[in-house]
Amino acid sequence: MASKVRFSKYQGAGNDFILVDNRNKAFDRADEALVEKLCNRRFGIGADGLMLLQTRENYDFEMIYYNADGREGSMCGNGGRCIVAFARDLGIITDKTVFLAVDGIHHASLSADLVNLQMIDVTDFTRDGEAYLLQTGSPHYVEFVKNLQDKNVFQDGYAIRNNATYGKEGINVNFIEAEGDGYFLRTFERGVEDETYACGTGATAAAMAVALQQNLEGDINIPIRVLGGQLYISFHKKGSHFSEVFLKGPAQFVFEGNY
Ligand SMILES: N[C@H](CCC[C@H](N)C(=O)O)C(=O)O
Repeated sequence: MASKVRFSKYQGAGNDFILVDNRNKAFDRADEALVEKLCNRRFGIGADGLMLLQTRENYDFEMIYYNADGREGSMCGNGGRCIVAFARDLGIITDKTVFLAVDGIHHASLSADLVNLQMIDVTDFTRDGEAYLLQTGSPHYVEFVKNLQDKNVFQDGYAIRNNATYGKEGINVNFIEAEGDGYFLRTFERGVEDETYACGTGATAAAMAVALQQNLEGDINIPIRVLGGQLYISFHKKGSHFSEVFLKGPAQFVFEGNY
């Protein structure tokens, strides 16, 4: 590596990310091997993913997201919330923003360490047996289960993510159970190939699956507890059309350094 990478580490409900201010384009966007090395928890900084913050005309910034395996591709909801906090800490924005990500335009607002991020509209879903399949910027499989606390999410998630239906493209596997006034969710993430402490696009898909399963209509708010904290999902539902979709939760700076 020619020069050092200046980075900041953030986490959103325990979904942790390396953030790089790449407005100077010093970080080579095509260097997947470097991304994988930085995300490695034994040989690198350690993270579920890495994001580059870049300039983009007509937007406050552009979010370039990579999974821990170095692959760029789909949207990350918690990453989106963390990059908004990073942009605020860099002085690019104050309490609201409009930025571009791989799945399109995102609006967000912040107060203290809570970020409320608008997610893409979802107009369709499919089923796989009892499970719901939703595309919330990333593809998600959502299954309602019992006794989630004791479930082997790695083993069961791995089997579904790698089965004949999903193997090549992969899918993120979510298991959800009702709990108190809300729900408890655990997610096996493709690209990390492990259970993570939280998944924002997964929580969004899971909240939509709840609304579909219970035939809810109109303005809906669903609190979802994940291993690393509490997320709140809200949207307007009309049939299978979800609009005004928001993912709210914490996004916090952890540390910064050079690698
Ligand atoms: N952790 C992310 C999801 C990343 C999506 C990624 N695992 C994929 O589908 O490739 C989130 O908060 O939404």
